[in-house]
Amino acid sequence: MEAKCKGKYIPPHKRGLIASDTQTSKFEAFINKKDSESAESSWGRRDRRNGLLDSRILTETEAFFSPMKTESESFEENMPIDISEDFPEMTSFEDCEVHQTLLENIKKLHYNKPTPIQKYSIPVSLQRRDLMACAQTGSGKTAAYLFPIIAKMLNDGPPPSQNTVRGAVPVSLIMAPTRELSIQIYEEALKFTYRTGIRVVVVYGGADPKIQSKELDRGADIIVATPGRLIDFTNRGRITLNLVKYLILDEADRMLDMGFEPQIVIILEKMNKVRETGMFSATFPQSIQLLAADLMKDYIFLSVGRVGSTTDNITQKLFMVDENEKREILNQQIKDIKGLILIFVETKRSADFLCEYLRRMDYGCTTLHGDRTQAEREKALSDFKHERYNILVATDIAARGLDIPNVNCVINFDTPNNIEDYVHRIGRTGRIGKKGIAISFINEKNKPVVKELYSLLYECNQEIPEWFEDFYNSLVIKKPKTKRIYRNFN
Ligand SMILES: Nc1ncnc2c1ncn2[C@@H]1O[C@H](COP(=O)(O)OP(=O)(O)OP(=O)(O)O)[C@@H](O)[C@H]1O
Repeated sequence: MEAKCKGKYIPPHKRGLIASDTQTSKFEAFINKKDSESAESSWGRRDRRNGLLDSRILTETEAFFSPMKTESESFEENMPIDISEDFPEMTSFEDCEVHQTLLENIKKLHYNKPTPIQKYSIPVSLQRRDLMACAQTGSGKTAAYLFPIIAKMLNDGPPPSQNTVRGAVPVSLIMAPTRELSIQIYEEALKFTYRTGIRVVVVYGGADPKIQSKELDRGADIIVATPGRLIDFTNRGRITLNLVKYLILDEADRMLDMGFEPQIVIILEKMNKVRETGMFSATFPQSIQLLAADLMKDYIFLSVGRVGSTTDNITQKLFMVDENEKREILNQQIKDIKGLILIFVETKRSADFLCEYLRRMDYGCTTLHGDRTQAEREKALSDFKHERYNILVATDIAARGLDIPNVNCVINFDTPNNIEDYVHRIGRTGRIGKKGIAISFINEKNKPVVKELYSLLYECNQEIPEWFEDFYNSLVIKKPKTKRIYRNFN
């Protein structure tokens, strides 16, 4: 078979050494044997499905495909890449010779070429290696894991029928920290699996478990889930995890931090040890990388850009604002901003108060936070996405992963004291090559984040206001030790 890989990436630490061809040939070895089958793969021809693709899902999915062309031409191409082993770079989706239906879906998505993270991570995953991948917000990490998982499932065909097992027996499991992100990943997965016969189901808290249970009964090959609801369903025997071959932790550093880690451990115990694991995030603190490494075998580490950094497409502005001046300054700042504005606050109560205030000032505004019902949360997000309101005031539940086109500005009304949260929050704008603005209100309360924020601004070539430079210096320049004066008390 003729090699389809156009180039071979050599990581910086291995440049100058003679490169071996083994990885390239391994990549070539991933050849789809069933590429003559078009719309319905063997996944669509299983028991109970009678070879018919689910017309309800097809219609639902068609509505998700956007008629708009994405701005794939404007990706930052020359990002520094760090990869722990040589792997061939993929220059186009067609390089992979995957199932024709998957390539057709990529076309329907208007993905003309892979983004940098996709170029490097897809070949690694197609070679069935575990992967810890870090790339900036809005750089296409979702497709970076969905594409190879679905390619491999189409290549392998469905597992033997599990008539003896009650409930759903998925082959792939994708976990995410918030309900809204799980829904978004589910909708993406529907597009990637369109007309393949692979069934995707999403389970998350706050929604009626009976409806989700009914969906599971119809079969679930890929499950997208938040951890709590997934554990409920596995405890009730509605989902069996021992056939999971492909596991993804999206926002992996969040999934493995103290809040979620105990639940992830419970879930992993229910799974077969022989599986491929992928972990993806824009931030990956080193302590969490160590924890993540324990859950993978012989994994590849890949980073596009510096781990935890942000894109230069976001203009980051800081304002020194006392607590009692915040509303006034906010009002001044948002007056002239066109497009959608996402405002982050610390607490659910302050989200409601601020939204009320903005409504009084005649802005179209809604809120997204944990005290709202799931139906209200989903409506708020949909109203914002469809520009029925152009301001969304949210807590950190909207900080990670949400891909909302046209968010022109993110405002940290209450700036977080954790640099990872800052990176994810501002990453709701400036996605996939678009420009965005991030405004952060800073005061004495933000001392804990000043040093890391300063480094981030510096590295992303952002303007650093003089007062922030002084703030930073006051924290890093050690005060001279006061000279001890020994008095003679005699
Ligand atoms: N190859 C591509 N060509 C064009 N658009 C793409 C491509 N890959 C992904 N996209 C689009 O880019 C946008 C951002 O992708 P995605 O949400 O996966 O980013 P992400 O890296 O996961 O971000 P975050 O870190 O915030 O979760 C989406 O709208 C997606 O459809």
